[in-house]
Amino acid sequence: MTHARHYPIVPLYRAESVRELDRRAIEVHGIDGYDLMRRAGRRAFEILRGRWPEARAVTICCGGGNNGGDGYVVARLAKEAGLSVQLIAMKAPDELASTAAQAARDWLALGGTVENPDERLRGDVIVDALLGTGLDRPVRDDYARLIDHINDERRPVLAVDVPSGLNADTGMPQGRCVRAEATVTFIGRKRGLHTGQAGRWCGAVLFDSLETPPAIHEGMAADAMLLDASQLSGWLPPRPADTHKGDLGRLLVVGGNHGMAGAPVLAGRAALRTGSGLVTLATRAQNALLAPSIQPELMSHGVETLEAFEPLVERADILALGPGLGQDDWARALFKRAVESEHPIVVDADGLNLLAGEPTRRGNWILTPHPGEAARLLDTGVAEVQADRFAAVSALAERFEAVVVLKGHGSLVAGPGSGVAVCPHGNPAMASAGMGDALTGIVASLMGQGLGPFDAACAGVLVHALAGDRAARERRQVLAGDLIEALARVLPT
Ligand SMILES: NC(=O)C1=CN([C@@H]2O[C@H](COP(=O)(O)OP(=O)(O)OC[C@H]3O[C@@H](n4cnc5c(N)ncnc54)[C@H](O)[C@@H]3O)[C@@H](O)[C@H]2O)[C@@H](O)CC1
Ligand SMILES: [K+]
Repeated sequence: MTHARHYPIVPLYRAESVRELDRRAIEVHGIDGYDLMRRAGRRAFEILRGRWPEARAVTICCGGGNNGGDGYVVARLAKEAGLSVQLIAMKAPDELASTAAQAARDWLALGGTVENPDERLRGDVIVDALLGTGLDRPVRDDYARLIDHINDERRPVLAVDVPSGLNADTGMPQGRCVRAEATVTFIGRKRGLHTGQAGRWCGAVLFDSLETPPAIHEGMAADAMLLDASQLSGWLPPRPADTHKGDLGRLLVVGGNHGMAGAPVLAGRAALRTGSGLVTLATRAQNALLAPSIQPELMSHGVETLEAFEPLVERADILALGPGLGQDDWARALFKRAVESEHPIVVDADGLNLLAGEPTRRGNWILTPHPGEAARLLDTGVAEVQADRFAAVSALAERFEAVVVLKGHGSLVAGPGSGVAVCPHGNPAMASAGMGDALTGIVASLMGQGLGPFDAACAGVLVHALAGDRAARERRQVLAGDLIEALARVLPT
């Protein structure tokens, strides 16, 4: 990956790449395949015991491949530990292939039995070992019936490697998907477990390398990387003692059409709290008094004409374009002038809608669409965007020569030709108005403080999500203002 040089990378892979990691562990480093499977089963069993210590009976659903093999190992360990074990098998043990067949033989040798998928599920906890990284088509009907059955039980489910039916590359179910409370994934982190719908199906995602040597990752191109709070101090180093407010980027927030006065104020406040020294709003004349009355540190100008706008653009170092901008002639004129400037720009909200109407390649800018805006920018539907968010964010980056933040659960960041960064933080309490405005202000502030567009977008998304998580500890619903207050607690001092 380019760009990711200041911090340790947590790589995310496609299923195909993880299969290559498995192969290296086995063929290059001489780890026996069944040994690896036993490690996987043992780890899954340890997690089951740790998470549901009171469970006395477990149901283990085993598919016809090696994911099922992991399930047979869990079954053996559970039986040895004195639990009552029900094992449901999609394929007869004597029809299984090599490694899984071995695991099944060890289960049978212990006196274990195998039941059909139409049996009633009796466990207090269900282990889903039906399908893993080998899923390569929509879930077959017989598997789908069992998956429905598992989900209908509403008992806790531990998914082995991947919730069965989830496409490990995209995070979308292939027809059906097991809804797990926790997923333990092995050897390499799969990128599809971290974005879009994945959270709904995976529950908590735990990772275990199964003690494979780090060398298996050498020279493997990661398909994406996970953002981590430990990266923040690398992006936001301590300030020199002689820092002047003008060194932190003069930010101009452009927006706030009739009826949308608050949006640029939120962006401006978020930018101040993220460390901008000078933030000015260019807004409708009748809204110009609002910002300083809420946040006196903000400057605000009514700009009804381009003549009034021009000097503000000239004095700025960076622009945040779009919060509450609207799409009328006034908005269009400001948008056009801003995009023609030389400054770095963050474009959000109606700025993106205007851009969709007049696609422009520019460079030195960041676009922050939610899936609906992304769909308009790509001339497609929201479902298509969400079906493969990784592909969508990269396509946007190419089309607009931009760094793009695709918002939503597991926000993604990509630049032209770069890998994709995935944000594992954030929460549903953040589904509220103004959140995008806060993100715009944060990201613009970071660009103003000297971060390049990709780093600013990654750091901004991370800071925004961490602040949202912090604010959600005390509330069911997080308002943008709550998140902005929480910024002080997540930013490195
Ligand atoms: N030695 C290894 O490579 C290791 C593999 N491990 C486990 O093995 C899994 C991968 O095993 P496999 O490659 O055998 O693949 P899976 O076990 O994930 O699935 C393959 C099986 O499912 C069938 N299948 C694929 N798509 C289907 C669909 N849509 N509907 C119904 N059936 C479908 C295939 O025909 C095949 O029988 C990993 O996810 C992991 O759980 C772990 O045991 C660690 C070691
Ligand atoms: K599974």
